[in-house]
Amino acid sequence: MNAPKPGSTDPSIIRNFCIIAHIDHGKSTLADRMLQLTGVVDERASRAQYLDRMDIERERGITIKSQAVRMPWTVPPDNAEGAEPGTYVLNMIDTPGHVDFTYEVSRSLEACEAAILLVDAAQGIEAQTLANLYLAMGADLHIIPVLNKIDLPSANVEKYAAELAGLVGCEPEEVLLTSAKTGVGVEALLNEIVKQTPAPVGDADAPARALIFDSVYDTYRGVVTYVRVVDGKLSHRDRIKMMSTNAVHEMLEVGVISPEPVKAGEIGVGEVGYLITGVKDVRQSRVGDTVTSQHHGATESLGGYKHPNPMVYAGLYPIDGDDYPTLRDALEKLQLNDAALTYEPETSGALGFGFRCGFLGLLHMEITRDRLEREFNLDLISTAPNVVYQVVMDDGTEHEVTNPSEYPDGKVAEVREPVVKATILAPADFIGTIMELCQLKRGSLQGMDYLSEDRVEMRYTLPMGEIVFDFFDQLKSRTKGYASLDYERSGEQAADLVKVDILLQGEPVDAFSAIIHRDAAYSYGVMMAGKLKDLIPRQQFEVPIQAAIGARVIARETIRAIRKDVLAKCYGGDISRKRKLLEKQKAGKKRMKNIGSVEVPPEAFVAALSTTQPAEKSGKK
Ligand SMILES: Nc1nc2c(ncn2[C@@H]2O[C@H](COP(=O)(O)OP(=O)(O)OP(=O)(O)O)[C@@H](O)[C@H]2O)c(=O)[nH]1
Repeated sequence: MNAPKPGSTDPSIIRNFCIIAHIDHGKSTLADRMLQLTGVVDERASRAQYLDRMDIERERGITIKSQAVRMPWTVPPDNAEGAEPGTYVLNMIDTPGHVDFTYEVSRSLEACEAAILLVDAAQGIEAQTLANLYLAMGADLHIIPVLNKIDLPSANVEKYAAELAGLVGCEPEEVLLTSAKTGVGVEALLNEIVKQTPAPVGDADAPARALIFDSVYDTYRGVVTYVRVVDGKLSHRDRIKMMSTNAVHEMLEVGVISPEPVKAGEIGVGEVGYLITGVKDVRQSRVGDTVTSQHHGATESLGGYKHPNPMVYAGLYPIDGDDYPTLRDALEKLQLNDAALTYEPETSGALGFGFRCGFLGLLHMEITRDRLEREFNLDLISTAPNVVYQVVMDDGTEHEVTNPSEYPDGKVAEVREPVVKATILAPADFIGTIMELCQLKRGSLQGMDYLSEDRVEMRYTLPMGEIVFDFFDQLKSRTKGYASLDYERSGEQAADLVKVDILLQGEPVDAFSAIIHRDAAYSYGVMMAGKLKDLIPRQQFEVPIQAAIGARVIARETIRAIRKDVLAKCYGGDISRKRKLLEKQKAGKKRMKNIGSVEVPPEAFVAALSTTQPAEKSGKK
């Protein structure tokens, strides 16, 4: 196939598209199939899921980082789809499908003109199908509805084609049918993409403007920045400027990915490619920023740039204190590739030296922890995740609390917590149990619609702090796995929140403190005190475990002392001698109780904290 060259490609033959889908509906498989059909990778060389590069992505079967591939495609003269015959350049932009990475999804959508909305023919529309569709419609993309997995015996093409058509606003016959696994319908889909996707428009003579939709750190090449050129062209001779910071960088290489990097002299209007500059970490080349040339550069950026703010915080501590320097280096390395990850040193009386880390969400947190443990061979313990609270004091001062230990002392006037707008899709049979769960989690119902006669969409606002624990797991188990969830940040609300401390021997143990709704404080206290009672070995003296809100104790357990048999050696003997020995023992214990410190084995911390954490898979939505 004679592929048009980057830099001199006529925009009228370029088609930029992405695939959006609910998790596991087959996006990566379809992308692989397209790479094969367009000859970009041959069948032998193609390993499963070419685009998911990181091992964790492949293992968990999810897409974290987006990638873009340039594929030549020739529409034959006799195609049934009615597409104009000829050779085209298709740029497929792979978007991450998870709620934690919504911002990355929305930026990669903006690099496209069309989105393939892929739905599993055996499952139908799910929460992320909707969330992604709304994002794509918000970005003004043309939507191409596709039902995938039509080879499955359980596929219900007629039902779900109607559902999808109803959602997108087309006729059921216009919904394309594919099996990414067997390849059926994929050629026709490629022709349809050519036919339906609008060609990019831009001003070739204007100063260069390109949108950064991804930025990846590569050990050998430094930061590789993926861009979509909107106006002008970017050439390897340029010095480029990041418009949000005005920072200027040397351009070392420009090219396109097909599917390995191919150098090009330049890339022009509508093209999608990569830049390699002298930039050392991805924070200098941020997703959403506009790139222009230093000389005669554009004055107006493409707009919409947002700084990624962490939403969930947790402390990460090495189980072996000697690993602290390794953990610090590892976080520094990960940050090169993850502009959203933040960390700062933190010390805990209970856990020693560690870091307070900020994440975009729970999945982001799990992935980061996983990578730290796997790639850097670390054994870590993480404290329970929490969201960011605003605490307003009586005197009007305001504190941002990302860690229960920072919760200010003194009289609190108001505590505000972040809330999310959640969309839950489930079979109608489960409405009752979902409502019950949401109520338990302090949610308020905003609306409910039937997508078909047996499937409902429920919209709730929920406190984010309630979602980060085990909401998704509970939702899944209550609905036998049928419900799907998506949510987005939506402001703050005042709530009756308190800080619950767990005290051992009257001393608070920072790792177990939590900020929690007053109604749930008691059960949290009872649960933690009970758990610690089982986990902490008995000491020579009695150890009280208390849960307290400020000075008020709300729950208590006691670890009984080990009673040494001081009378063992006192055969027979008279009663007063025995009493004397027991009195002595009692006095000794009293002294110990005052001065003795409780030895909490690290395993007890690990066990107590790990069970307050969300289960492994909770990020998979
Ligand atoms: N039978 C059948 N299975 C398919 C088809 N397409 C994908 N699958 C399977 O569905 C599962 C999920 O596919 P993926 O391509 O990983 O899904 P995805 O949407 O990319 O998932 P994320 O990357 O996590 O968003 C895999 O086990 C695929 O083999 C299909 O057309 N037919």
